[in-house]
Amino acid sequence: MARQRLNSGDTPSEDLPKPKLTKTTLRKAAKLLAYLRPYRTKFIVGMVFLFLSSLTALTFPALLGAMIDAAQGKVKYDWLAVEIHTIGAISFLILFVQSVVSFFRIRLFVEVAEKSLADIRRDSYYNLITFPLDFFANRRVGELNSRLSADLAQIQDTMTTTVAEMIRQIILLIGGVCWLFIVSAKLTLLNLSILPILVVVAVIFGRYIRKLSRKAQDKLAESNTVVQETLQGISNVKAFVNEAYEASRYSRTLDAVVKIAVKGATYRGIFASFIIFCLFGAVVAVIWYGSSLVAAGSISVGDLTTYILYSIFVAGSMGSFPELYANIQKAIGASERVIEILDEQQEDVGLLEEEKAIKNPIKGTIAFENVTFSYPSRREITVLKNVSFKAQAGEKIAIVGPSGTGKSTIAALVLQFYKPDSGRILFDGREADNYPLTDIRSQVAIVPQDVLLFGGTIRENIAYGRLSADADEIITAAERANAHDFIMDFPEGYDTVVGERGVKLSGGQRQRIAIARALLKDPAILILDEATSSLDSESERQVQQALEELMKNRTSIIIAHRLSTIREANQIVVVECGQVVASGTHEELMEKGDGLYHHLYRLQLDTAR
Ligand SMILES: Nc1ncnc2c1ncn2[C@@H]1O[C@H](COP(=O)(O)OP(=O)(O)OP(=O)(O)O)[C@@H](O)[C@H]1O
Repeated sequence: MARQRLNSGDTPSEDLPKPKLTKTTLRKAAKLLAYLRPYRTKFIVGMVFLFLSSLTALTFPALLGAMIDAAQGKVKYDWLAVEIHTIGAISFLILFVQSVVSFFRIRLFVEVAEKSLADIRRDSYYNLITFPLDFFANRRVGELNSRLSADLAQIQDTMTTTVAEMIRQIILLIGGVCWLFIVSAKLTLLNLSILPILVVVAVIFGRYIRKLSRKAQDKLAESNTVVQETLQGISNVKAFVNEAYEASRYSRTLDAVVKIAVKGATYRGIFASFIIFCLFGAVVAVIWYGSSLVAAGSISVGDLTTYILYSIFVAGSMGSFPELYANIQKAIGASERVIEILDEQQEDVGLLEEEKAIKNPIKGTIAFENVTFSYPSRREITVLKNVSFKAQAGEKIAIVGPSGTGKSTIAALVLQFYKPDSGRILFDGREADNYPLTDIRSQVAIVPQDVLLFGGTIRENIAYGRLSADADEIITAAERANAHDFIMDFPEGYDTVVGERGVKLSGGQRQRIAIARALLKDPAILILDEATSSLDSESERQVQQALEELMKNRTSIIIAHRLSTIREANQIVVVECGQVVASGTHEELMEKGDGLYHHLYRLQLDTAR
């Protein structure tokens, strides 16, 4: 029985896997129940209401039967008046109580489920953003996001509706069967005797039909592949004049689809007519046998009515179980996957603003000592081999080398996105591990190659560098970053919305926003990952000026692509295939004559000409 969903979630995807319910899967899913704890009082009250509403529902067949008996002057229950109107009024009163109770049941359950779900969502999100970068390297972000939302929607659906519905149906089933026995044991036994046959047939047929429809789907997918292949390689098909061959190949797969589908339809038809026969057969048999019992005076007309109504309850709840059970199975599979995310190892970063306060100020000396590193997702490739260099506080150090040699990896290691496999990274002579992660990241800023602006205002984007910055500080930072003038050229100034739904900024403008952001952060160590795409000369000049301003009074690590910008660097480290092959000032490196730096420098001069 498909019930209306009562929650805010997206439609859970139909094809979520349904794992077998075992002790382990159940135990894992039960972990999520801990999220109900803060709302347990409401949950328990909701449960009580659920019981009340189910129990009150169970009284109706009995009352209606009593009313019909009363019409014939018969007393059904000693405690109930014979008066029809009294019974009718009582029925309405109970109906009213049931409506009120149902309202509270739904209201409370949805509230509890939505609130605990929001907690699970929040925790999953908090966990996700505090996972080490490596976690994301192995997963596609879109997939992670959609999986999480489908899984959570399924859990939400189950928590708000399915569980309550299951409990309600179980009460109706047990209560209904008990009443059936009380009303007429003979009739009940007659009814129940066909149940095993029904269940066995349903299980066997159900399995077989499901298998057939899966097969039909596979075949259909096969035929789609034919279409796709042919269309992709249409020029080949034509060149070899193989249209007829492809047409018959497609036609053959289609025939197979039709054959299986028709076979499935035959079994489904047989199954449906069998069930219809059994259902109506049961109704006919009950009324037939019941009427003869009435004629013989063993039961009253009221009893027969009561009996029929309870049978409807019982049949209804039995019919609803398969879908409810499948939903619970899916939810348990979904909770397993959510638990995986909740249990995954996080980085040691606080989620409270106060935790960002710097406890160990860094002056800016940074050193790599024999750092060797491979990405956790690609252990077989050693990206950095024995890399060593040192920059004193306030110095400018440039890292140069061909593409793919590990320059950005050095930046990632400075930011502690990954840990070296061997060797040490030192800040002010102290090993990085001795600092809290937040302390290092709060004092290192990066101006990346591709500046990502968030969909918000320019003001918010600059303030991302230091959330507590006030309006004046933001403007000062923008002025120093040569960004103020172009920002003021927009009609809405700092409140201009950027990103997908706002104005699109040019590469140079985005970089200047990133520089303003870094200026606000005021880090001890700055990493500049120079953009590879060149800007026009005016834009270039503006960005360069802004960068000079940004580099003042701090250690700067410049990952340089244009060697002309780093001639003034205190030290240039030349990296090739993950190894430091030379280092020194521009003049020192040029003096060597035949080194990689010399070669790269000449190459750039030649292209510039
Ligand atoms: N997240 C990652 N997981 C696995 N391998 C990676 C990852 N990021 C980079 N690599 C690999 O590490 C090597 C060094 O990459 P890196 O980005 O550090 O080079 P680069 O010198 O900065 O290159 P470019 O100048 O083109 O930006 C490359 O072979 C790259 O394929």
